[in-house]
Amino acid sequence: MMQILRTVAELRTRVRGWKSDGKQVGLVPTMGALHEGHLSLVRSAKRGCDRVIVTIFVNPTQFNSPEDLEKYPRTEDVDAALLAREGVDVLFAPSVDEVYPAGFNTRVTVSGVSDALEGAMRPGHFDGVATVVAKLFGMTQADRAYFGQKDWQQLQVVKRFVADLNIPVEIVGCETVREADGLALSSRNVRLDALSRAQAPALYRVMGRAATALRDGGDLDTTLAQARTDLLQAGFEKVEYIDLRATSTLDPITRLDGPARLLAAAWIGGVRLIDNIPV
Ligand SMILES: Nc1ncnc2c1ncn2[C@@H]1O[C@H](COP(=O)(O)OP(=O)(O)OP(=O)(O)O)[C@@H](O)[C@H]1O
Ligand SMILES: CC(C)(CO)[C@@H](O)C(=O)[O-]
Ligand code: BAL
Repeated sequence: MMQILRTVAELRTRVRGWKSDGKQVGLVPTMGALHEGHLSLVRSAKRGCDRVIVTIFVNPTQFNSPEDLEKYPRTEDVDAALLAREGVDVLFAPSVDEVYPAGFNTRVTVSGVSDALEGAMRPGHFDGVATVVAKLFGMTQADRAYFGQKDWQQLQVVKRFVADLNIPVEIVGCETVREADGLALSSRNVRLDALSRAQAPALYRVMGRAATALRDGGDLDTTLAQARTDLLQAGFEKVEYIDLRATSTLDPITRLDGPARLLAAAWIGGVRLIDNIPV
């Protein structure tokens, strides 16, 4: 039976029991509004660990737009039913006050890998993510934590501070789950109207085309400029970035001479979508 816990004290008691029995604990951090992408992380955690904790916490400190925070979908009852069916042991869904009690005054800032792309477009976002994820590691004492590659930069930020702070948790990055037409599953997809939903798969398609062109020796600037044009023609209103970066550090690269990642963020129908693929 899955337990729903709201306080750190309850969670600690539960985890202490597991640890004294030598159980390996897996953590899947989420903001809820669960879809098959999240459930794929849960299934990986179930395969890799004896006990699985899923957290649902819409973390206010990582939202740089109050409107985005307010509109973020919240579907806890449905989420809880899905997680129970997957055999999750604990759903931890704390309040904002439980996570950030009076007097809370610490921030985890990861330099370098946080600076560009999402970090540049959403100031403060990765401080919020790194701080809350570090707290979730402390709260759950997880042995392994599962993150989606859809949020590639977030995955690299988490790996960086875990290494830098010697946090004893293994970070597992899981493949991006996509709709049949290529659109990466995301909680924000529910905000797409019918036309935008039909046009949105162009993001993945255009990125795939750009990756092929780069692999074939195409000029970087020309290829990225073409991809921007293609996205605007496909119905996107705005391309915030489409860029080729070093896989782990996300440092800029000027020519393709090893593994790299193509990452993009673009707006369609008033919804901001992100995606990334290996090159
Ligand atoms: N399509 C997907 N495939 C694999 N993992 C995913 C996918 N979408 C989200 N995740 C992962 O699920 C975890 C929780 O993400 P989150 O709750 O923010 O969902 P989301 O769908 O990314 O929502 P949004 O992008 O709208 O904030 C993150 O590690 C994220 O990378
Ligand atoms: C990792 C996370 C749960 C931290 O709030 C969030 O950034 C997310 O859902 O990807
Ligand atoms: N999925 C990353 C969390 C966010 O967009 O705030």
